[in-house]
Amino acid sequence: MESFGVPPAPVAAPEKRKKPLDLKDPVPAAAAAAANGGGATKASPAAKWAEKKKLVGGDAGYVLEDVPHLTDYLPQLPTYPNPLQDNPAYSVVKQYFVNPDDTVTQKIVVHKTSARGTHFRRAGPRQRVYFQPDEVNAAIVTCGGLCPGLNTVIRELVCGLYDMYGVTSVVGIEGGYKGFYSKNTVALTPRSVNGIHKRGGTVLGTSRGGHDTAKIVDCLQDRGINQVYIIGGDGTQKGASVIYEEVRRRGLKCAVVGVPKTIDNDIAVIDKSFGFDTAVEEAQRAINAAHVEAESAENGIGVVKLMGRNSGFIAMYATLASRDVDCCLIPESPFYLEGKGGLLEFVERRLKDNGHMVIVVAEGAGQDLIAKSMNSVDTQDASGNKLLLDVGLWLSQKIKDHFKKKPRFPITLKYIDPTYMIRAVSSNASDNVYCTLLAHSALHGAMAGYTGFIVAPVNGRHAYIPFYRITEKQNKVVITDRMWARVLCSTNQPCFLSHEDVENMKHDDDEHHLHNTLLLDSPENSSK
Ligand SMILES: Nc1ncnc2c1ncn2[C@@H]1O[C@H](COP(=O)(O)OP(=O)(O)O)[C@@H](O)[C@H]1O
Ligand SMILES: O=P(O)(O)OC[C@H]1O[C@](O)(COP(=O)(O)O)[C@@H](O)[C@@H]1O
Ligand SMILES: [Mg+2]
Repeated sequence: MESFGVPPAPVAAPEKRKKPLDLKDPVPAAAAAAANGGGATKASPAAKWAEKKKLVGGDAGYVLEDVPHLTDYLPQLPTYPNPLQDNPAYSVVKQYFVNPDDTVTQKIVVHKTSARGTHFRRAGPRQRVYFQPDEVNAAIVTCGGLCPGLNTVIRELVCGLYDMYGVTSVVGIEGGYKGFYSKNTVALTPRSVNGIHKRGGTVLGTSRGGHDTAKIVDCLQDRGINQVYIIGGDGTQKGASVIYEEVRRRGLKCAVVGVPKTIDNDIAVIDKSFGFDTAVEEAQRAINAAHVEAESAENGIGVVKLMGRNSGFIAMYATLASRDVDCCLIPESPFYLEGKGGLLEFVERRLKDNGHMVIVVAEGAGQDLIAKSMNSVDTQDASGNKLLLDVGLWLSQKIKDHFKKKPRFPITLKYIDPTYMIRAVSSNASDNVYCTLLAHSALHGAMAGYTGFIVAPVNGRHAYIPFYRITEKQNKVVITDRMWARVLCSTNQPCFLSHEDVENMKHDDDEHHLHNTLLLDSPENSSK
């Protein structure tokens, strides 16, 4: 493996390779710290964090939150013309390469007086690359839970590297992070991956736990891997971030690239994660079944539990798409069962009015209520994620118990748990296209020497986003936004909040908004 043994340069060093035409100098760390919450001292985590940022300021509050480049710590790296310019498929493309100054804005709704705010580097092929085709040894790994589209991303990374850049050495790491140090690699060629996009799961296998940074980077070094594509969710990208730090500390020429995966759509900043659309579509089948069962019985109730550990996006979108749902419960919106305005009162009323009803519940909803009533012990999976109690079963039992006390009000309740069925399927057409673009954006970035980033669309344009931006917080449904109001409108369910709760939430959101404004972020991305 090529290692120049160059000691790491200060992270906030200005980009030596080229200077964007119309951008001012990097924002000093102190200013970044102020933007990061105001008044942070040097020793605070916010200041440390700010020092790591590669910020470039411009006019009218423009900030580019740039991603690292191999030349930040290996300044002497040679560059080469991009082989894409000789690719017949691209010969009719008007503009082959992305303009080096192109950036993607995070804030899309603006006013006359708005600051221009945070921007990310636009993804896409660059005029110069930092790898020769025969020099590349790429590795691909999938980590965390399954998600429709994993195989498509793998396929398109392999085919893109071969077909667009003439790379001929791509390996797969089997079984997630632990596969780096406990298994042999598997060779991936366009032939071996042809057709895998039609299958659910991941041909490479996946796992939770087992992240050992030193062992993983030893493996990269020993095997001479100089591009690593890490496909996974928030946990995986936290792991990818520390792999990048270690690669950089060791001065290795190895691009570390994250492709965000999460069926829960809980990754911040990005428009949407791949596989989410497929999961929502698949969830419709369960909701339809629940509706048919409920409609066909006297006081029929269908309860459907959908994935969503901390974020209720699948439940929210599946509810809006279906229109057959009478009540949608998500982790972000607390609810209660008994008494006036409670869920049981609502169920009774809806049954009296309509004769049947469908409840969609995200798996992370109501966990505090269940814990209170069950004396549960906190347990975690191998990655440290909290193991949830089964809200679907608990809720079904609570409803049954309630109506048992009312013999003149017989109900029929069917509980449907399609949990793994919505994520074990292959990706639908639009997710397949999305996965292809993600893979291409990822490999263009690596070939161009960028590292320490994830790739994803922001307001419809693919961008390179530094790891810290997506690992610092999760994307959640904001229940004070209009999207959740649309759900409440479509179901006519109670919002379960007192006037005081609503005021407090609005206040919290104002503070959140203020914080984001200081960060030059836009809160409107939070509940996409
Ligand atoms: N904070 C962390 N630092 C390093 N590795 C992590 C961290 N959190 C999770 N991981 C690793 O990332 C992988 C996937 O994490 P997990 O939370 O299971 O799924 P996901 O990436 O889908 O969120 C696991 O192998 C786990 O060990
Ligand atoms: O049973 P598993 O494999 O741990 O997966 C269950 C969890 O995976 C998820 O689908 C998503 O988790 P990740 O995105 O972290 O992989 C959760 O909604 C769900 O709780
Ligand atoms: Mg996760």
